[in-house]
Amino acid sequence: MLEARGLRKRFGTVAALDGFELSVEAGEICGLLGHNGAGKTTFARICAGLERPDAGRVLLAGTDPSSSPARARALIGYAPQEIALYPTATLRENLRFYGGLAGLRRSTLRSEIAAIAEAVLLTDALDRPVATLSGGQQRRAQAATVLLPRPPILLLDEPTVGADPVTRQALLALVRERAAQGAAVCYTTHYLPELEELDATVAVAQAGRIIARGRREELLAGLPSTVALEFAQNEHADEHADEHPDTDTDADADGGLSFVTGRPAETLARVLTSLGERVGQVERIEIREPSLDDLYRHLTAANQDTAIQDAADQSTAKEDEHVR
Ligand SMILES: Nc1ncnc2c1ncn2[C@@H]1O[C@H](COP(=O)(O)OP(=O)(O)OP(=O)(O)O)[C@@H](O)[C@H]1O
Repeated sequence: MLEARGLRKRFGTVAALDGFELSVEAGEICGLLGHNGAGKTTFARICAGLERPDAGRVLLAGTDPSSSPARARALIGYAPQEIALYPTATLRENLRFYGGLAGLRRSTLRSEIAAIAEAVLLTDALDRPVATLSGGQQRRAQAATVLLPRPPILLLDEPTVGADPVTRQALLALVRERAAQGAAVCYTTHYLPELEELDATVAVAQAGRIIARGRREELLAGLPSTVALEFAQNEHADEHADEHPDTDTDADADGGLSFVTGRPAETLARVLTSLGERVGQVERIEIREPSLDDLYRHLTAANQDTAIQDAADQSTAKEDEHVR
């Protein structure tokens, strides 16, 4: 439904996109992760027809937004980070305006506006000027304008920033519902637990390209677990860490001792055996499965060297350009 192939985009000497590839199927929620500056917004803006790529192309259900912007606009709902609503108009007026632009019929507009306002918990705010809504309410209002016409492709850039837990849940439920109805959703977030709640697949962007893509469980499968012990006294943790110099061990300042291991059951058995009678010094034992946070840290650290090399190459290219 949404397909990006070989996208490249430069701003001066900065390569915002550098061979960016991503496909999102109908009914799929793809969580797009990446450090600040990884190229996520540039990708979204190209999909929404707000930027043109220097190379490569995007297809939205077969339509290229660079060559058919009007057709592409009808296929995509893009909620950027910055609020794009009329501040002096009421939320209802904003929804009417955006619904009308998207071609919603007057007969259905009224009921659709009521339904979307209820879904984002803003029914009571419908007749207030948008400028009087809180920051979190404005973000939800913006999401409502994008979701109102039910576009088959949704690009949502951190829509839950500033939302309290209840409204966050309401927004996530709405996104899940739209995907269940067949929308392809690309969902940018820095808050990884949301991707579990959305049952999203994952794409990790770094330095203008996708460095990992797949289902969460596939991506997590290759990562080690952590066997974590909590000792009542620091020195016991340190002493025990010294007994395992060959393992990936970390003792913290609060009596915590962790072992990063691909075989957690074996590691735990070995640690308990070596503790022997001193096991009474341990207050808590836990085996932690790898999380999306671990995956993200692992991938971005592994690609750090490449990114540093790329930055060095860009800087050399800039110097060469200068010399010429
Ligand atoms: N209009 C522009 N002019 C100059 N540089 C730009 C422009 N737009 C983006 N960039 C640069 O391109 C790179 C990618 O930016 P982009 O906004 O796509 O990243 P991002 O992944 O969305 O970051 P964030 O998580 O902070 O939103 C950054 O180095 C940014 O400074």
